[in-house]
Amino acid sequence: MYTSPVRIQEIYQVTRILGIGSFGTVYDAFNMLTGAEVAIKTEMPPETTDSVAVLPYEYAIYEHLRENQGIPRVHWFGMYGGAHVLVLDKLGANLQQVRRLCRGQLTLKTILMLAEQMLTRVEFVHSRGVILRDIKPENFAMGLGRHCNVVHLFDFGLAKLFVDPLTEVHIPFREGLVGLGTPRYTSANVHFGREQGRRDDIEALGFVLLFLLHGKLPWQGIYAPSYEAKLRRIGEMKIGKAFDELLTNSPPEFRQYFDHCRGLSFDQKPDYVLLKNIFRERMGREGWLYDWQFDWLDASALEKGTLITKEYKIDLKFVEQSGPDWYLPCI
Ligand SMILES: Nc1ncnc2c1ncn2[C@@H]1O[C@H](COP(=O)(O)OP(=O)(O)OP(=O)(O)O)[C@@H](O)[C@H]1O
Repeated sequence: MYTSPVRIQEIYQVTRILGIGSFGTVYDAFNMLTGAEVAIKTEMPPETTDSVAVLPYEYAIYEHLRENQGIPRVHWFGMYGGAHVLVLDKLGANLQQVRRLCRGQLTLKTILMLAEQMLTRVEFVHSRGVILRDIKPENFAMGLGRHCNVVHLFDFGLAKLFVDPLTEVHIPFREGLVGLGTPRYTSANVHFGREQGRRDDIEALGFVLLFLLHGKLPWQGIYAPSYEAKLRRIGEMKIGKAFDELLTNSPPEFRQYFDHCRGLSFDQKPDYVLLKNIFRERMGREGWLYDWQFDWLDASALEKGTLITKEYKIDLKFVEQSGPDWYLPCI
């Protein structure tokens, strides 16, 4: 069924759906006064659904993390048409999409450049007393326009304060918890019901980088009789032979990276500089520069043929409706 585009707060003109998340719909829109492109995340209030409202919480996290490069800015938050609405900077393709665009193959140089920026983002979020608990390629996206070389971190629906802002005391270690996050990338601790800390975000980031490098992780597509059994099995693989083989088949820097993650105690701060230096040294040895020329920005890579994901396909219906001379400059 066709639903006509709507306007929010009379200023934001919605143009299409960008994505449907677990808590609501995200729309593509622009500010009619400034032309600024925005993404509008909506969520119905809890009285109309069974779930607890997450968007006001996510908004609070965005405010807590505001004014930092690589975190989308909030343009507006409030209620509109009975729904919670969060208006954010619009981002470009996420890392899962750019990976597909490059036919699933990213060079080590691109992975190392991504690692630098991704570690910086996670370090910043941690410096504000927040852990993410949902590190995955879909939650990192490239910026648009002059920010197209900047990796952004977004979607803070599962983020949590790990220190009390008043007392600065770290949350206590607990066990027997239901694991949160995406099982493909979460740290092994999550599979064994352990409370997450900074070390678990860092470990998950390591799995994301290995996924981007290899295009697959060993625990993808395994069989287990139940969901719980599968989670346990993946956890065992993440600390067992499968993990060791994964590191053996990866650049040696990843073993150093995981040695650091796995050596951290629950409330210990990761050594972000040490982690970045592991990757920087490899860049240096290879003679590669941090020029932010990622694989998908390199025109020669396009010769291999790209796989544009559906979000980037133009609906021909609109092009045809525009008439044959829609692209001609006005004379
Ligand atoms: N600022 C943004 N710019 C561009 N696209 C966005 C933006 N925010 C969200 N999206 C798109 O909307 C989708 C869903 O958004 P988001 O991940 O924030 O919602 P969610 O309900 O938390 O989803 P999930 O359950 O997948 O984690 C994303 O995959 C992305 O494609």
